[in-house]
Amino acid sequence: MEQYKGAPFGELSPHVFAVADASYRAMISEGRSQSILVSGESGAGKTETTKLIMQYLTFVGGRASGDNRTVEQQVLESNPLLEAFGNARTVRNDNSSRFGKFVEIQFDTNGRISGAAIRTYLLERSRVVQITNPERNYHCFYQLCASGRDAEKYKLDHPSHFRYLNQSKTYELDGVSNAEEYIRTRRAMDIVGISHEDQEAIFRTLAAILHLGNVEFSPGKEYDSSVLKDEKSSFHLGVASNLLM
Ligand SMILES: Nc1ncnc2c1ncn2[C@@H]1O[C@H](COP(=O)(O)OP(=O)(O)OP(=O)(O)O)[C@@H](O)[C@H]1O
Repeated sequence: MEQYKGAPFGELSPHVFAVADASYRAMISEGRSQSILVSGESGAGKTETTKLIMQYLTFVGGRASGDNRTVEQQVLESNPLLEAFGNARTVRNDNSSRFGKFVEIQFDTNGRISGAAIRTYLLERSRVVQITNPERNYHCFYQLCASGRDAEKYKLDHPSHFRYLNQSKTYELDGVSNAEEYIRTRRAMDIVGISHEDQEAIFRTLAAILHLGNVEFSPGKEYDSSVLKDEKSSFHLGVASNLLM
């Protein structure tokens, strides 16, 4: 990053840092907002490229280490958080973003980061209830199932016991520990300022979704009526209703 800082565009080998640096310089010299559009097919590298751009901008626009770097940390930690809830394994990419995002980083007149905002678009919601082998549901579900005491608290266990996860037999990702990723997601939530109470509410809702997925119905005695299929279904419905209360 140091190498690309202030280097004339085109002088060094092509790199996303050069694009980020050029737009940062243009913002400073012209005093106008700049946009970088990252596009490409699935697996092309948009997510990783965006992270590199954000790293570069927090490098050139961040405060000296030792100062309060909260905003920069929040900008960088927003990535693992969004990925936990919006990324999933697909046939093309183990960490495919299933939503679009607009990241805005604001700078003060000295070129220092003063704030940030992220807007997300069009999450692929159908994935929550339907997946096909070898794809996966959103990472957050597998992370929660591997969370040890938290999983026990929400009456969760291995993903193979939940309909919304066992439609595909892929539960693990190469080189990724679901348990460690859960800790990383919780840390990111702390850093971006989500209270523990809200975090608890979010994970309770995720657990309730998994339990609801295991509720099955069968035809009742009355015309057009239905009843819970078995004990297992009434257990999961009971747990889901408790979690959502
Ligand atoms: N700069 C890079 N260096 C090394 N590997 C990379 C780089 N960019 C992408 N990759 C590899 O390609 C994979 C897919 O990249 P990424 O998730 O960024 O794609 P994407 O375009 O965002 O895909 P999608 O549209 O599915 O979200 C990454 O998991 C990583 O393995």
